Amino acid sequence: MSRRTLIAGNWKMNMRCESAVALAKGVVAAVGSQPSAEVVLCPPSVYLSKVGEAVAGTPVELGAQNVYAADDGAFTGEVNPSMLTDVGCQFVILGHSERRTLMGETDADVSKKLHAALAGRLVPIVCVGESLEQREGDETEQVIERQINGSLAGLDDVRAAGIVIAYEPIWAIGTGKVASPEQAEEVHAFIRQELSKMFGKEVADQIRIQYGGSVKPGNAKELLGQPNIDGALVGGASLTVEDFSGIIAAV
Ligand SMILES: O=C(CO)COP(=O)(O)O
Repeated sequence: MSRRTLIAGNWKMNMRCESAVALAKGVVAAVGSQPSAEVVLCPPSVYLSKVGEAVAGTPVELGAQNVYAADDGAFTGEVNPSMLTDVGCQFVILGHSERRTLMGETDADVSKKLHAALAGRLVPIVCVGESLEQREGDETEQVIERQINGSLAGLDDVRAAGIVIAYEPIWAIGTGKVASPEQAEEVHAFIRQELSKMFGKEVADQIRIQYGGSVKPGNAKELLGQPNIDGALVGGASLTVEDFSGIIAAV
């Protein structure tokens, strides 16, 4: 089963209009017309339109960092799937640990967003991952199992094949402490086993599982070389053309 490597840049709450467009153009130029991987940029929502214009007609794709699960209406401050596709998004990150911890997003919220995203023809990137305390308490598999089951509740096999999972151990996010390739692969294999239980092996084998947490040009090759690591969700190192294209070049 060959799964195309997916490298996504999660810019989080960084950049301004001019620097966002410059970064997007720089990535477009660096990856060229036949990138070694599928490449997605996820800028803050206010810059989606501008970055979308910068990548239009190129192999670089656009993703959002969050979405609200409702049709148009009285939801002050929110953005729905139809608005995201309207500005050119193909992907949306869901349930990032920063949203789970800082904004109190639950697995049930993520599941609602997942169904709304799929109905709106967006590819969801569903984030899961344990805290340091949970890892040290030997609860990693339990936590991941709960997040996978809760976040993907009600998903059918056909739609499941098209989603993306991102394994992001919280202790490795923005800390410079990357999971070793073996540590990451162990959890990725466990996630695929869980997906297999839910959707069958054939579907589970099609689902891409990205790793996220201090991915840099220097550690990307080893991580991406693991059998169940199908890409990277990159934070800090996606903010410069040099680092981000260095990670893509490692594919
Ligand atoms: O949270 C992340 C991507 O979503 C990872 O962030 P860093 O690459 O900065 O550790």
